[in-house]
Amino acid sequence: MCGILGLLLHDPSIDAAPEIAEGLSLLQHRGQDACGIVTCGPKGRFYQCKANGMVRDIFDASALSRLVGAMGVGHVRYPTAGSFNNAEAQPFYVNSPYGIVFAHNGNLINTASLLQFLDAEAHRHINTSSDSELLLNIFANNLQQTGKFRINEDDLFTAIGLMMKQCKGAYACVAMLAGFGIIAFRDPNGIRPVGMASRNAATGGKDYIFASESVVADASGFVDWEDVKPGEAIIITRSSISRRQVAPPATFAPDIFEYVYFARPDSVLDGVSVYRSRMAMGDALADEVKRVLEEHNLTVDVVIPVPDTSRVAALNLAQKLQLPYREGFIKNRYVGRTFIMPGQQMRKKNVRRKLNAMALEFANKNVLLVDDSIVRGTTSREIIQMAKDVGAKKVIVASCAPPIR
Ligand SMILES: O=P(O)(O)OC[C@H]1O[C@H](OP(=O)(O)OP(=O)(O)O)[C@H](O)[C@@H]1O
Ligand SMILES: NC(=O)CC[C@H](N)C(=O)O
Ligand SMILES: [Mg+2]
Repeated sequence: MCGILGLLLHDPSIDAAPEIAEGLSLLQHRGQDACGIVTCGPKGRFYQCKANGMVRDIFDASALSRLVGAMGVGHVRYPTAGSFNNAEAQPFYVNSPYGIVFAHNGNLINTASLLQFLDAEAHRHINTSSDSELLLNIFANNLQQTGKFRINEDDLFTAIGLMMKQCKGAYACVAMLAGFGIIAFRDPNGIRPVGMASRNAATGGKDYIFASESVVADASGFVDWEDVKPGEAIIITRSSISRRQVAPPATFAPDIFEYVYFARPDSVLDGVSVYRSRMAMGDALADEVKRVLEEHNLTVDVVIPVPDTSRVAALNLAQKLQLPYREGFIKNRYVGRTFIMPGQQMRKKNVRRKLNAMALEFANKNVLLVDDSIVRGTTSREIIQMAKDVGAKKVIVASCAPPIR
């Protein structure tokens, strides 16, 4: 899932870009394919840099020095719609009306009808196959309908509320209006996360941040983290904060996979610690493992996690079952997350590059491998073979995420 970020610094003489890049690197686990930053400088002019690649590769000192302005929006992308083309790297920009920059985390499900509407009725040109570009253009079209030379918060809330009626699916977004401010909103079901925090600026006044996960706020000294509510929009300008419930309450349906895998363990999403939720998953899995082992008359000598994400749950499981816990797979820290890599070949190759089995911890043992999830089965297939190759007597795999029926 992508990572989104918005920053507005109180002191207009400080550039926001270095801190946005820092924040994006803390969200890198949410998207490794592309990243981008757009800032807004004097006279409402936007400065943009986006490309395929990791944050540390795209945002070197020279790229950052060209991003002028005390407010901006950033994005790290894990493509879930459209293509891997760098034209679909975010944030997206439209010049009309007012100049809007937009970063989206989520997936729309009614893209065909939105595209038809934008083409046939709104006459807006869509240049990529990204659903995020559709969302932005629906928002822009709604704002255009005001016909005003200058808009205010009320107009923005109305446009976002209408957009929430038109667009179906998951969307947590951060937007920026040229010379105006930054905006965050979240779909009425709260499927994807986004929150807000503030800190006292050195020159008085406050700096504000929007981010997918609270870890970004923690790391840069922001406090009072709060989640944007499902169906809520928040607008922050240089002089005010306004917030409004723009869509009627719907069933709260946050994506469980954020807790299982996507989010960093040190983040707190919608008041629930990701770390603690993974501990609880380990506890629950321990009960199930105990039941299955008894049912099949099996014994386990050692619990081995599949790094990285499953380690928290695996440790709790081992403690609860009073079994030894060993880090039998060592992870190459320079290889990223395989599940969000593009293409099956690349994912398969990288599981082997990423994990190495220590024979000493596997040989002649009944091993219980614990993973947070089995999605395509790429990881489990490889690691079972790796465990066998180094002499495991029996390999049992347990996954925290139950089967989807
Ligand atoms: O069944 P699959 O399609 O292989 O997907 C599931 C696996 O992918 C993820 O790991 P990943 O390597 O992406 O990241 P991690 O290091 O955070 O565990 C997840 O933690 C599982 O291990
Ligand atoms: N992971 C995401 O949130 C992706 C956002 C958007 N659907 C894209 O593919 O760019
Ligand atoms: Mg994993």
